[in-house]
Amino acid sequence: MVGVGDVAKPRGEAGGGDGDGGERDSVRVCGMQFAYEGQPPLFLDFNLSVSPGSRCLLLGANGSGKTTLLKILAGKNMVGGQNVVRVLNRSAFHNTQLVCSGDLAYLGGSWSKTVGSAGEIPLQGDFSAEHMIFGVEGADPVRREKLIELLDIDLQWRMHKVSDGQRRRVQICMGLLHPFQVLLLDEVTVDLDVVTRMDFLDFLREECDQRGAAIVYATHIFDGLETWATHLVYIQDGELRRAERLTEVDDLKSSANLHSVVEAWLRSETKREKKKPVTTSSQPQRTSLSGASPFTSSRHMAYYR
Ligand SMILES: Nc1ncnc2c1ncn2[C@@H]1O[C@H](COP(=O)(O)OP(=O)(O)OP(=O)(O)O)[C@@H](O)[C@H]1O
Repeated sequence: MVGVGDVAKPRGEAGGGDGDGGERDSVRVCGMQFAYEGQPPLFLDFNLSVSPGSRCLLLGANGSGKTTLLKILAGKNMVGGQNVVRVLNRSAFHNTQLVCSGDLAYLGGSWSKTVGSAGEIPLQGDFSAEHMIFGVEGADPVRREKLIELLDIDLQWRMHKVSDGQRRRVQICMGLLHPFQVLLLDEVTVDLDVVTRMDFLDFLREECDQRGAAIVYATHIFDGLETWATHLVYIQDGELRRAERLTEVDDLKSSANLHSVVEAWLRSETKREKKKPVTTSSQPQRTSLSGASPFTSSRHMAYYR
């Protein structure tokens, strides 16, 4: 484990931060705690910093907290006070200008919008790709053309009649129209064909190298990422296990690729889980009715049979 566990207050440096000058970090999380309602904390004293120019892979098993972390960084949840989750030295939640200006961009798993009590609903409707893309105000026409060409978008596509991958390309194009300073990507390349994915990753690399933008990218697909990413952050059950430069990951030096390294990490997690004793008693325990599964047979359930 690097960057965590050996100091009183663990801190993940995923961007070559110098330990001071946190105001220069693109992303800075200090002592973050977060729990979903009615559940034990997913994050407890979580720390992370990402510096400008970094392309940081966010890795971990299903349910380890990647999406939750990205949504918190995107300012979708209020977590702690103004100083706990900082993006570009501003509070991710409180500073709405971050998103409105396009400095902070988030591209999530599904293209949806939040509608009052209905929660997240998928975007529907008969709109053309042109209507969607040109509807984004203030975009630089040169950048827009570049993205349309890069993502091979046909402006005549009707959004309710295109494939998942085509819809995703329009979503990505719209999300990147403004030159972001911090981009949060939650597995948005799954639907892209190989050529589009590689061109998209090249475009992102340029954005970091030329403008000093920072990217945090959660994914389970590692093809081509060994040479693309600069840093790696690995979380397990909401706990930061690794935050290091890719070139400093020892396991990568002796392994064929990132895929097999991450596979080994995930398998060792599973093994540890299996070793946990299930019960301290030698006798099988009876489940109390109050903690029973709703599918456990009971007299009340008889009414539904
Ligand atoms: N809206 C929610 N309400 C309650 N619990 C949630 C909610 N969303 C996620 N969780 C729980 O929080 C934990 C972390 O979920 P999260 O979606 O952040 O994981 P993840 O690492 O992104 O997983 P995956 O790789 O499958 O996308 C999981 O145990 C999940 O069940």
